[in-house]
Amino acid sequence: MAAVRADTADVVVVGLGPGGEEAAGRLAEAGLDVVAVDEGLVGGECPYYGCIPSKIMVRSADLLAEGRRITGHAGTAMVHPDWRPVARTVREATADWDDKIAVDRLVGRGVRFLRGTGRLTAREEVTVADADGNETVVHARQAVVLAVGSEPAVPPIPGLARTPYWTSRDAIRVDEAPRSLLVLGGGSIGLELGQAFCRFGTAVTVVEGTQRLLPREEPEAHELLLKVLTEDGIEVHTSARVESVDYQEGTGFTLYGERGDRLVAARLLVATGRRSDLAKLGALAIEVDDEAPALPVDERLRVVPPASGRPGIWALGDVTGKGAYTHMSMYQADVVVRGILGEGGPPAAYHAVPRVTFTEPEIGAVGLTEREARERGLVVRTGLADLAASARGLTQQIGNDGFVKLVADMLSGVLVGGTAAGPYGGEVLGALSVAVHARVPLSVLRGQIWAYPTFHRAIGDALGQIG
Ligand SMILES: Cc1cc2nc3c(=O)[nH]c(=O)nc-3n(C[C@H](O)[C@H](O)[C@H](O)COP(=O)(O)OP(=O)(O)OC[C@H]3O[C@@H](n4cnc5c(N)ncnc54)[C@H](O)[C@@H]3O)c2cc1C
Ligand SMILES: NC(=O)c1ccc[n+]([C@@H]2O[C@H](COP(=O)([O-])OP(=O)(O)OC[C@H]3O[C@@H](n4cnc5c(N)ncnc54)[C@H](O)[C@@H]3O)[C@@H](O)[C@H]2O)c1
Repeated sequence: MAAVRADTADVVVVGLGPGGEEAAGRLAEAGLDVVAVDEGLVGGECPYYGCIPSKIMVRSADLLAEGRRITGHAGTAMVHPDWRPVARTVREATADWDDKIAVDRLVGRGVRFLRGTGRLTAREEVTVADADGNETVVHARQAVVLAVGSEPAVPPIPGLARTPYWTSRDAIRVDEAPRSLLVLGGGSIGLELGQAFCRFGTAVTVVEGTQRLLPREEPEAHELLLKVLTEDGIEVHTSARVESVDYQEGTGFTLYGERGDRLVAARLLVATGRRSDLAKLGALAIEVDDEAPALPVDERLRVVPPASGRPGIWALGDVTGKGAYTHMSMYQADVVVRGILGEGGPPAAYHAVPRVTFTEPEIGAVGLTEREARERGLVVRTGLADLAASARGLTQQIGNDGFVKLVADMLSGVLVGGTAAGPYGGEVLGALSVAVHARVPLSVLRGQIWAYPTFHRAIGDALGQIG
């Protein structure tokens, strides 16, 4: 028979992705009694199904692409793709999807770990149900931290739910690259995984609902990716509306478009965004709409501030809706820990959120796009520099497509956004992130010496256009 147990802790952390694990560990190291709960793998999406395995796949695929570039530029090379080493490296990096090391690390920091699903049953109470139906009702004396992350969001397209479609979690675990793959959604997941499989010989078709790939980024990023991905052999459909989906043994998946058009492939990857399940978390217990896309938080990441001896409720990571990135979850964890420990320090600020899509070319961006800056009524000037035409582009010879785009607010005289797209775009982004984060005056940036011949030197060229 299932049992019910009562427990008390200073802090209860629900969800142990990158930020939840970090917050639980630091709070325990600071001397608090911390109970931390996860129903899945400690470490969350990033190490087991997200950043790490997907970037292993991307790196292997990029090696193939580089190998194919040898002929004509440095001799001759025959490249024979083989997915088996990729699957092996992913399995090693995830310890075959086993979190023993992560649990030991957490417990070693002084955290009490409970495996189970946590649900708010009152403001200061989290009820944890394990796989056998046993419940532990944990009363929080000081704080509850909600860090439940997100899961793949699957659109309600007729027929789709009945098919054996993949989400990113399935695609990460494959033992061989599929013969052909339809990718629904031209965002980061769809493009990173789509390009990786393509380079291993999969016939890939990307189907994006809006007019552009990576629709939240600069339109120039779409133009660049469309060119490069098409050259890679990927078929890209934008402004595509899928009316229904069918799956037949043998034929595979068929997507039916609104104009009677059909796309067929052996596999279908649904990469149409992510959602957080606030109903499962019991958000109504803290009077939050459980159909909302994210938990509402203030600048200290509080959903409910502590008041008159009652604990506060904090949130961090994907569930806050501020940007579904591991670095965001870790950044917010720091703000939450300082808040709970009463250490003060700066509140969360989002004017310089960096993000990188690890396609080749990498699309690194920070802060506002040109359109977002204009919508905010800023006095916008932009600069755009082409990488292929630069000295480094010349020496690179091949695989040199890319650009740097800067977005400046001429009233405050600082950069409010920037995109570094191209080889090592995510690394070039570092310089732009510092400039946007620290609000470095344009006059100071213009006086900077940019090393020759680097890709980041294009930042100086783009600055020159802003005037
Ligand atoms: C394919 C892919 C590639 C990605 N690549 C990158 C990248 O390159 N760079 C980057 O910055 N980001 C990347 N991301 C995003 C990144 O993985 C997430 O933003 C990050 O993991 C979010 O961290 P989190 O702390 O919010 O929680 P998550 O990592 O989502 O973890 C949440 C945890 O909470 C647990 N949980 C959920 N509900 C409950 C509950 N009710 N009770 C108990 N436990 C619960 C889950 O089991 C999970 O362990 C990628 C994501 C995917 C899917
Ligand atoms: N490198 C990284 O940092 C990285 C990599 C992968 C994922 N992530 C994180 O994970 C999140 C989720 O990734 P994602 O790619 O699933 O989401 P996304 O929101 O980035 O992209 C989803 C895409 O699917 C499209 N779409 C939605 N519904 C559709 C439909 N019915 N038909 C066709 N297209 C449709 C959207 O217009 C969008 O372009 C990202 O937003 C990002 O925060 C980060």
